[in-house]
Amino acid sequence: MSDELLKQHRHAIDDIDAQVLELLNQRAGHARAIGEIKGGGIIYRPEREAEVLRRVKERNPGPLPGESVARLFREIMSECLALEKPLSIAFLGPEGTFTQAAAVKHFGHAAHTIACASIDEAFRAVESRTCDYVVAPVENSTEGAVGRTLDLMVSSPLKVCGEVILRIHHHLLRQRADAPPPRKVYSHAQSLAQCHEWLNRHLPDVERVSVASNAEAARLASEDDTVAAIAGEAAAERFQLVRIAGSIEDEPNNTTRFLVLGHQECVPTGHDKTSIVCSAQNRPGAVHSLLAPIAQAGVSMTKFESRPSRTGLWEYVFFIDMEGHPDDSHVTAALNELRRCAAFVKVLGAYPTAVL
Ligand SMILES: C=C(O[C@@H]1C=C(C(=O)O)C=C[C@H]1O)C(=O)O
Repeated sequence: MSDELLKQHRHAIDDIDAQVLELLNQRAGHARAIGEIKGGGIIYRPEREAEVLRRVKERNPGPLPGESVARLFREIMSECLALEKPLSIAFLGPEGTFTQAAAVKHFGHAAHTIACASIDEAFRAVESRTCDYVVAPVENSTEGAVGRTLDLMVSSPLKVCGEVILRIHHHLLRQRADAPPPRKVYSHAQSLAQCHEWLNRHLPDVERVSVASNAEAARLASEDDTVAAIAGEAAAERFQLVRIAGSIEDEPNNTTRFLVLGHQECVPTGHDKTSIVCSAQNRPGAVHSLLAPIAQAGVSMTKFESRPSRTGLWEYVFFIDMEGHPDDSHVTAALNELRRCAAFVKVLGAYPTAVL
């Protein structure tokens, strides 16, 4: 009896799969037609993709969780877009870094991710149009701002067109499960710091060695069964390592935020953020004069970060993220007032808030 029932369900699944397949290809046909209408212009439309993902989550009747259907649609759109033209995404390499994982999370697996030797090189690859977009880390919940990305954005002509929020999980990885106790643990200095308490408890006498990236640590561990690496899932997969202990980070909500930059400006979606950099005139109350226009216009600020301006001693620039798009009247009002009060204002970009 249960065999009969199983058969019925499998038949039903086969029928549904045939329909899903047909519909997916119909969808892809429309995406390809849209590509022809775009006529070689800008293909990727972050605001449209955010709208599709948001709608899928809102309309999802279950039992699949909203996050899961959004992830599936992320991949469907990635493949549809690749029929128009595959995108190339520059990231801070080597292969297997969290930045690559962020790029794949945002663009899906059909995009080509291109490893660069530095964040500077990744920006240059897009500025010179060798790559279409760059994904760069901008802040980590435990380590704070990524200064190099902030500095590059001040002078780069690129515009922010998206954000990616990635939960960072670190794992203890070995070449094989039955390897002898490790003599050394390799990882990036930040990751060693983020797993400091776990290491004190579980591997107190093992030497900790910082290397250029977690992916490099994973590569070293893949070549030597006397050492371990701390790295994420992508690096583990890339170097076929065994996870000895999972999610060993001391801070359970360890999250990194990345920005996506390219040559285009996004139209508003109703769920947007605007990133700006500005500097205050050098007088008392100057910082207040930057914040007051934002508060007075009723705009919510989601980030305020200061950096030395690198042009004069003890002069600072301020990175501000606010909710809304410059086309929204309250954001227009805040920006106009800010331009009146500040010594310098640059809109780094307006983009849909991360959906995934
Ligand atoms: C199909 C389009 O091109 C791309 C693919 C999309 C999709 O598959 O839904 C959405 C936006 C674009 O990045 C479009 O612009 O609508």
